[in-house]
Amino acid sequence: MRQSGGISLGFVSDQRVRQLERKLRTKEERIVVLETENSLLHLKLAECQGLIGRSTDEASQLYFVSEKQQNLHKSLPSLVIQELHATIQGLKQDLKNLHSFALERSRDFQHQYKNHLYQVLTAVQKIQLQNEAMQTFQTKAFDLEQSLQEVTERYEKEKRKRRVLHNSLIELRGNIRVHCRIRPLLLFDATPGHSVSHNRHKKLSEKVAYAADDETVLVKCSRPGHASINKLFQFERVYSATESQDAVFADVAPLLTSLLDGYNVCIMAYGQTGSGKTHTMFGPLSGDNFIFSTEDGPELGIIPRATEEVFRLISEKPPGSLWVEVSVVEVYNNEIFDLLAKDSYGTVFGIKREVVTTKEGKSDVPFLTYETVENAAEFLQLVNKGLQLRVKHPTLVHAHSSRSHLIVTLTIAMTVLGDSIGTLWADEESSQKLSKVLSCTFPQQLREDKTTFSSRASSPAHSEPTEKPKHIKTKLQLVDLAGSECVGMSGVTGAALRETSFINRSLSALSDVLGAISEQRSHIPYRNSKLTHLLQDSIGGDAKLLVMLCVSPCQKYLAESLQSLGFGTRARQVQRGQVKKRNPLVSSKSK
Ligand SMILES: Nc1ncnc2c1ncn2[C@@H]1O[C@H](COP(=O)(O)OP(=O)(O)OP(=O)(O)O)[C@@H](O)[C@H]1O
Repeated sequence: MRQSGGISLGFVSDQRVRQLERKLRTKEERIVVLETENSLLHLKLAECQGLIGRSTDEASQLYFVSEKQQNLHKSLPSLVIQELHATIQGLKQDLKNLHSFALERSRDFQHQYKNHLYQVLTAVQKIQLQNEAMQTFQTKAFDLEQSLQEVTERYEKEKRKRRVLHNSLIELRGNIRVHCRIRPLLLFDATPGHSVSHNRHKKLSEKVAYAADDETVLVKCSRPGHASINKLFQFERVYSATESQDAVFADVAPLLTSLLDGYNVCIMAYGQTGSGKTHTMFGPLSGDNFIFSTEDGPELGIIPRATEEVFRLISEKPPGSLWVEVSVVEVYNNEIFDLLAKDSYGTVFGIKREVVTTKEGKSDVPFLTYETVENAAEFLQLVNKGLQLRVKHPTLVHAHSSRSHLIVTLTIAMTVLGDSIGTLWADEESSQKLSKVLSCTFPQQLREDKTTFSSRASSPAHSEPTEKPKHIKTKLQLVDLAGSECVGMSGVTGAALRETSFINRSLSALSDVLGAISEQRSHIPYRNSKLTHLLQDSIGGDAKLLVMLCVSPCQKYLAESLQSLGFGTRARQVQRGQVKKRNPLVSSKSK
């Protein structure tokens, strides 16, 4: 029993130990929790202590500031307060003024704003009106553009018709036209001759030739002991001494249109020494070599102006379809000299050439130098070279008398393939004319081996490789004839007398040719002189010839002037003869 009592006592005390141990662990855990809380509370306490310290600082600072303010308030004198008060009052007044000023400004602004608004509205209305007007104008402009297009088309049509009419008109007027230019009295007209009395000299310098009107020359012919008689000469156009180079060229220019239409054209100046032939054809010559300058502008004569015009007309054609060649020859003592021939050093010198008649009855100068030129300046440069070689001698009439006939030839050449003529010449008549020219134009002159021809021939797109290109040429011959003076007047002797004799013979051959054409003789004596032989293609047939008679106005040259006017009148007969005999059914062009 004692044993069982001992066992149960041990058991109870074990339980009690375990209970106590559990309690102990619980207490220990509680202690840890409390210690943690305790340390947190310590932290909070430290924080609160910091806050209290800072608050105490701030409170003492505030106290210090408040004390300072109280001291300041106490120390502020009442005078300052009054001043401040007055300033505040002043500021209040300023503010009031500012306010009323601002109100006034605002009213002004409103007023101006209204004005501007009104102006803007008016402007807008105007713009609206202008817009409406603009629209009307635009409609009108559109209508006008359309009308312009129609007019342009009509103009092109009329232009083509005009070309046809132009050539018909020139034909009706005659293929030979004569214009007469009376030059002004010049200083050398008043130079006394040998053994001439003062009175006689005065009489000799008197003006006797006048342009009575645009078509009439009046010459007062007086002989000692006889009453003076007035002689009248009629020409297609007469220029008075005051008429400009411009006016002269204006009547020449239409002929150049014919040139581009496939007609040969010749313009020649005829008249005695000093009557103004060179002046009319070239313009005033200057320098030791008597060349002319293109800078002379309004004073330029027919040759430079015609060249410019031809190149202008060419520029209207398809590019590359035409090209121009120049040759310059002089006929001196009935010999032909090539003034563009060059020696082996390239120096230009005159070389003698011959004129021949081809199988087709055309004139040709074998081996004559032709230079291809691209523009008027190049052309005129070559003409100037030729001029420098031209034979000149002083005569009693004037110091630089030309003793030879100078012939500048501008040849327009083209290579065409059959139907392509129509692309160059829009009107049928010109195309037909060219087709006709094709069949008979200067075959000898077509130097087919000449590089300029073969290299520059244009090849139209539609050309057949088998189609043989054909060469066409038309020529413009510009002729400054030598003076047609009487031997006694020019006062020449010896070699110069021989020259004068040759000049007069060739001029009379020219007159004979014109006479034979007017009488429609079967034989025209072209070959009686080198001059007429050379000009054969430009005188007669359907070629257009313009003779520019140059006349001195004074008594001294009366005989020569009458002789020139007589030549001109005979030349006009050619046309009259043709007109009379014209048969409307037979083409006047056929020779
Ligand atoms: N219409 C004109 N206005 C002003 N001067 C002119 C006129 N015509 C001719 N002259 C002047 O008269 C002079 C002689 O003219 P030009 O040399 O043209 O005569 P020409 O007929 O060619 O003579 P030639 O046959 O002897 O060569 C030149 O000094 C020229 O400038």
